[in-house]
Amino acid sequence: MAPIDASRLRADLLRPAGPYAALDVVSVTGSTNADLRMAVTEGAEDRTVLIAEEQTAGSGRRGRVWNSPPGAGIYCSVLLRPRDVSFARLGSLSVVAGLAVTDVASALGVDAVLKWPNDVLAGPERGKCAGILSEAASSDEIAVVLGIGLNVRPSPVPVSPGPGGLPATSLREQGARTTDRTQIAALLLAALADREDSWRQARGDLAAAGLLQDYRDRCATLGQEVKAILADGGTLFGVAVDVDDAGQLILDTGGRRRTLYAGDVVHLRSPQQAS
Ligand SMILES: O=C(O)CCCC[C@@H]1SC[C@@H]2NC(=O)N[C@@H]21
Repeated sequence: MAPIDASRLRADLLRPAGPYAALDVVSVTGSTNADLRMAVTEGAEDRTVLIAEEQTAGSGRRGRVWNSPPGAGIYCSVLLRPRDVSFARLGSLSVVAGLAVTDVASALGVDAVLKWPNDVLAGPERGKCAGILSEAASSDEIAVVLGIGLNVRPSPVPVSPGPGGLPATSLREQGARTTDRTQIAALLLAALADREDSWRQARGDLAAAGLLQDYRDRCATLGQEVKAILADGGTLFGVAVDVDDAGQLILDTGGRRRTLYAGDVVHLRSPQQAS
């Protein structure tokens, strides 16, 4: 399979015509997120992109490992330094990235939905086809590394299922129009820049940015009875009733509303199925 073509991506996506300040493709690294977090201390610019052909220590949410074999996916991180957005609003960036990934899936003819906050599921079995890891990169200024792992081809090694037994899938298995990773990376970075620009102009408010309704429309968690695994390891059962303009999930836990800022959800069933 052809490697990701950095010069083609740079020609399309770098300033002055494109949205990004810098873009590199490396053949192998531990984790592109870790590399960009480190780059922040060296003064890396807003909208710096790092893509790897392979990661040897790809990290997922909640300390999980992100399987990153050579050539099977797009392992990509973007450093964002949105000066006018407050710390409190940064959580919604991962929702923005989730939307961008579903934009790409749809452009490739793959029907994808989101599991709150940002797992991208595709196919009749709703397998996980992409995951997003958003990490603060500085304690004293606004800097976030947004990492996206997108499965393009099936992994040559077995992948452990996600929370709730979620199987892995890939764009190829779901009939994507192309598996050319340069083309897919270009679509992904363009969609992300577009969505993130609206988010930034609205200072991180998803509703004001016109992103909240798109998210609600694509979020398969809404209306489901779920088990939520909280950031502290606790669990909560309820019906997912909405997502707010900061990307938080609103759960109805039997008459009482709880707002979840972070965590994992396992879809149990929809209330209609229960009756
Ligand atoms: O669903 C998850 O758990 C999030 C997975 C995020 C994986 C991506 S791959 C590129 C970037 N570098 C990493 O080490 N992780 C993210």
